[in-house]
Amino acid sequence: MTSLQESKIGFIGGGNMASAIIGGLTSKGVSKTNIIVSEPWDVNREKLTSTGVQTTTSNATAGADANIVIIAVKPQVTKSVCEELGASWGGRATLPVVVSIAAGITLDSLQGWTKTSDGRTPHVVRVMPNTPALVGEGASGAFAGVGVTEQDKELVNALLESVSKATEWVDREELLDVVTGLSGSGPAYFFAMVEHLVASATSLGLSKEQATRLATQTCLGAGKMLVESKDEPSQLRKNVTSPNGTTFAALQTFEKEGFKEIVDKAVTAATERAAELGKKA
Ligand SMILES: NC(=O)C1=CN([C@@H]2O[C@H](COP(=O)(O)OP(=O)(O)OC[C@H]3O[C@@H](n4cnc5c(N)ncnc54)[C@H](OP(=O)(O)O)[C@@H]3O)[C@@H](O)[C@H]2O)C=CC1
Ligand SMILES: O=C(O)[C@@H]1CCC=N1
Repeated sequence: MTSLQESKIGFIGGGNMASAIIGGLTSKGVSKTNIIVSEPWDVNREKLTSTGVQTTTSNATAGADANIVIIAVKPQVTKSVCEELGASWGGRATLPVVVSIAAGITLDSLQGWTKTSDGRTPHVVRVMPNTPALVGEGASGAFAGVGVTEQDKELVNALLESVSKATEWVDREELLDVVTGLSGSGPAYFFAMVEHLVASATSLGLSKEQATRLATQTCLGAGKMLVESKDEPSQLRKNVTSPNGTTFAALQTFEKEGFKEIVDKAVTAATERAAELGKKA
């Protein structure tokens, strides 16, 4: 079996998420010469070229010799790039493992679109990563399609483990939409929270710079405690909450204003949107 270090990795689309994964992979020692990215937009392509990976405007070229091909374009563009790749793989002896990170796009669609001109279907894995992959702190969900072997899964696991601290394989495809609503979109929820915290503290008199340093470190510190502590999040919350103290005042306000319901509605909206993107493609 080809190991991750020996693999040629082709990225189709070199935007935010591809750049985050590439940054994570190269910082873990994956050779830049083994990574090729196809990206039509000059600005993104030149940014990637300057990091030392190979770039091209041709999806067929990025997918030609790769053992792993990562589809990292918008859901709406996925069909056309998959069909282009499938057509280019007719006659290729061994097909690559295809990893799609496109939100919502189903395995059924991906397998149909990547069918080669000589009637073969590559092994396809759906993955939902997140942008903290860039700093080696990603969280990813994965679901394997028909025919995916243990060796394919090992290769995908090695890829994900080089950029993710949590990799969760789900046993029903629709659960990937929930993963999307939780950890795929999740970094943005925490960024929004920090934006709001900074705005509040600034309006109460702190400078924006001080508020930003305090809020971001609080986010990191709480995250580290969540990962490292044996306690449940609810216990960690209770440890901060002195009886009738300041935290209690804040949490009571959250509760009164429907914080739990807002979070539930937001995660449900993201999950439903993921499913909708799959149906529209
Ligand atoms: N951003 C995130 O946090 C996450 C995103 N995802 C998924 O990753 C995928 C990419 O998202 P994201 O990186 O945010 O999006 P971006 O728009 O940043 O990246 C997509 C890139 O693909 C390029 N592209 C467009 N058409 C083609 C084509 N025909 N062939 C090759 N490349 C093309 C785009 O170029 P141009 O700009 O010129 O159109 C763009 O640079 C999506 O499917 C999304 O659902 C999954 C998890 C998290
Ligand atoms: O917003 C989106 O649709 C993508 C999928 C998960 C994160 N970003």
